[in-house]
Amino acid sequence: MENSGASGTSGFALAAIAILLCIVTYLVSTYFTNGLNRYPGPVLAKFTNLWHYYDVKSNHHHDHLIALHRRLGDVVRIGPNRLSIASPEYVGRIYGTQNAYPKSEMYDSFCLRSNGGRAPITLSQRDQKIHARNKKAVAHAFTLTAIRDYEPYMDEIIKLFIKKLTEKTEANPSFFCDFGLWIRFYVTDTILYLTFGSTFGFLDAGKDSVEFFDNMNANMVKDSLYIPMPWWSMVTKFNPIVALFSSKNSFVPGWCMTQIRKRQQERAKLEEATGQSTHVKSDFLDKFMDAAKTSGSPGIDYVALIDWCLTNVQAGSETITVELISTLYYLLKAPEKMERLLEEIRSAGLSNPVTYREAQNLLYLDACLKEGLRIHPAVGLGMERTVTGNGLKLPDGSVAPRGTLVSMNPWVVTRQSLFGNDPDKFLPERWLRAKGETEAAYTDRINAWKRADLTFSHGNHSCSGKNIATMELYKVLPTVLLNFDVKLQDQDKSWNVINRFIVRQTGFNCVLRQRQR
Ligand code: HEM
Repeated sequence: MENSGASGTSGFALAAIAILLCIVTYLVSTYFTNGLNRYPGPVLAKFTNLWHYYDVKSNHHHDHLIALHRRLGDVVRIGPNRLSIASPEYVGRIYGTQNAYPKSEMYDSFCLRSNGGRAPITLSQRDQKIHARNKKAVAHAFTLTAIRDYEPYMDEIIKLFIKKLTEKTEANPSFFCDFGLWIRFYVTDTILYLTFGSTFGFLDAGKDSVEFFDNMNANMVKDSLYIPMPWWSMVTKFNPIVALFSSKNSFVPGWCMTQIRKRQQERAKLEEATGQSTHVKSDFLDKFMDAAKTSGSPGIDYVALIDWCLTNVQAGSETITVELISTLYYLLKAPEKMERLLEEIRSAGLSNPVTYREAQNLLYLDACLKEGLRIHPAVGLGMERTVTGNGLKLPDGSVAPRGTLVSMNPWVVTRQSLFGNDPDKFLPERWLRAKGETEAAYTDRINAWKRADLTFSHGNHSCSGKNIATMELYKVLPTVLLNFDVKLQDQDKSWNVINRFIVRQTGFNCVLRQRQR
């Protein structure tokens, strides 16, 4: 009996030692992954991706990363196999069009559920060839020429926005509201209208009766937590067993599919009546359908159509909202800059709504919007890529080997000294030609900033909607300011910021009064 007790105890001790050894071996090998132990970073991040996970969960990853880079330098280790890079000259090397690195698995959670597995969308497509093929097929829908087709649609929604706010200010001359929410209604109605020719009627109703935003935000909050540990999404989101018990895809993809089916029927009817394929509207959906039809590529099918439409909605709603709110917020916090902008707008003899052509001539507006985008980029997590080839030579001369995950965070890059003095301050003037600066020096400076700018990403995976977003911001901001005197409800209070991939703001409470024109 005694003997069996002793052997039981020693067996237990041996098992404990074996487990301990495994853990120590795992931690040591993790620490030395790809030789990244030479780079500084938070201690926990050297051993596990849990540091990244909890930092994303904190909602303020962008602030923490800016502070880490300022303390530790251009290269910071943020996970066992992850490096964050701050130097603007690396933008072209990591994201550029020539030999750019492929996307990492961090985007996997943005895939659609399909046949018990996952189907990548443009944003999450890691296969560079498929990505290039699908993006090229619809590139014509996003060109500067194409966006002219969308301006009349945009005007319709801007007019509705102004009409609804006018009604509110007529009922209550000092209309107090969560202006962020109204901006969200306006921007989302716009992108839905441009894409499908129909909306959820957020502006008309003055509320979100279909819980669209709750749905989008809940998904964003959930999906952002998969980013540090993408394998977890295979266990809990794309696992075929889990798929059996949860709805196929969330509400927004379902709505997109209904719109596509409706349009297919409308086009089929028209085709039958006229004997030729006819456009129903000049919106994105018609352009996307043409692309799917004429591409002649077997991979471009119904799933690609859903991808294009859905990406428009997901990538083109919260992003523009965030940038419009941030520019307005910073202007409201700096009354002398707002006054300078108002002066420019008042003296320009603008149409109502302001046309894109008119807006492009407003130099200070241009400077304010560029600064709004710089100081508060919509995307607040590092856009991760996998190093290929012979590795990536880093500023200190060392090489991050093939397989290392490298990322640059737009917030970190745009707060570098490259962007002039006081990069943390909202200074639209930095975008104007300085006193004594030659035209050539000014052009060089702005071109260097453009090369370093990651607000719309860079290279093969850069934002398809940049032209559309730019047109919308340049039109709507002066139109709102022409029609309303906007003030913060409390000049000394700050908004709340939540970074779950997109850096959203809440608590943008304002008082609106009609302007006499
Ligand atoms: C101010 C507004 C916007 C900002 C700041 C913005 C920013 C970005 C960024 C940073 C990316 C790259 C994300 C990543 O790789 O992690 C991206 C991708 C994308 N955006 Fe935008 N976006 C904006 C508006 C729009 C609009 C209005 C549309 C559509 C009409 C759009 C469509 C897309 C698409 C399709 C992609 C995927 C591109 C690819 O992977 O090849 N975006 N955007």
